[in-house]
Amino acid sequence: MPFINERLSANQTSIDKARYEKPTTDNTVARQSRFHFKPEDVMNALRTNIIGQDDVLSSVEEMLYLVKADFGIKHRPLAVNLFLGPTGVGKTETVKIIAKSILGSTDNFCRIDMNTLAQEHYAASLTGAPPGYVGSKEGHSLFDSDAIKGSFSKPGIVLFDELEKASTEVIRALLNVLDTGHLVLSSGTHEIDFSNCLIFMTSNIGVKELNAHRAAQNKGIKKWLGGNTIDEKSHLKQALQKKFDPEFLNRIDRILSYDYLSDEFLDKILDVELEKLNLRLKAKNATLELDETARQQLYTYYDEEYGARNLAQHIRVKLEPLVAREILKDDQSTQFIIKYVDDKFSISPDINT
Ligand SMILES: Nc1ncnc2c1ncn2[C@@H]1O[C@H](COP(=O)(O)OP(=O)(O)OP(=O)(O)O)[C@@H](O)[C@H]1O
Repeated sequence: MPFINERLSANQTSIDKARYEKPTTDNTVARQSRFHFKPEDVMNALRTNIIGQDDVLSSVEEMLYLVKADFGIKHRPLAVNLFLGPTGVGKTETVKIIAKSILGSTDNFCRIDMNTLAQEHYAASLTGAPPGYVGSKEGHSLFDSDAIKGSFSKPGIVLFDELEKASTEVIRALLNVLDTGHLVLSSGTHEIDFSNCLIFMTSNIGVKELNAHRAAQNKGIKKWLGGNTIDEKSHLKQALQKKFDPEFLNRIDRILSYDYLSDEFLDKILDVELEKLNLRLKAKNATLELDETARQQLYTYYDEEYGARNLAQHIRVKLEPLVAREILKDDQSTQFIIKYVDDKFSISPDINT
């Protein structure tokens, strides 16, 4: 059917047209979404892999349904989200899982590190180096316009990391993106379209003070921020309001605070990490289990200040080398178990399976 084909191969202009074409009285047609992803599937993947962040995930779910329904304001990005909170609690992982569920790969999005963008020559490309001057073209290498633009049936995804590191000029340029859905690089020759894009931003703003507060609490020091308790989420929002103008913050649809991952979630997080490793081992026809001694030992490495990241790192550094040696041995074992005995991890074929 030429009509459908035309639409599928459409560029941004026709994306706009399709979003705002003449109303039809046929509800089945009018309410059919151009987006192919299913919010339920994305949420399944998120709820399986992101542990201990239920409130955040509920807001992400609302966003996904809104985007799927596709009646947003023309020329604005499809959604603008800011994720706040400590390191290693799932902010970036959430974006990766959304990218995997909607676009097929955890890498299918444009990631911009605000720290890098703060370097003068990159910032210049955004904020005003005149054409021909050093810096006027650098931004091209940072922005992946195809990943940002998406396609007729799939949104683009962009992640601005470490928002607090962005300069005032970069924030001004970003504000314009949130308003108009477009970014014209200062070379004047290159325009990036964000109007079909899910924008995510992350920030650790205010977290340093929270960590200090928690450390003080653990040591029984009660004099911090005037008392023993602190509403962590309000503290993060206050830190954000101190740093950024309301003009910028008011253009963000959702500001979501991630919680510290407390001990109660360790078991589930370990299962998620093990599942990821087993998925990679599948290609080698091998599976791995941990017995209770190994699990308990891994928990001792956990430090709330660094979130789940150090658990994942210990698996990589301490357990994966053991598995590597086993699968390189010339034997036919496919199932392995790791234990922690006499102050060290050891691996053996799992004879119980
Ligand atoms: N809530 C969680 N549930 C399950 N795994 C998690 C969770 N949070 C983090 N992880 C694990 O820790 C790793 C690091 O997390 P992530 O990259 O999301 O950190 P982050 O919150 O973005 O931190 P930063 O602010 O330092 O960028 C993830 O790849 C994942 O393996």
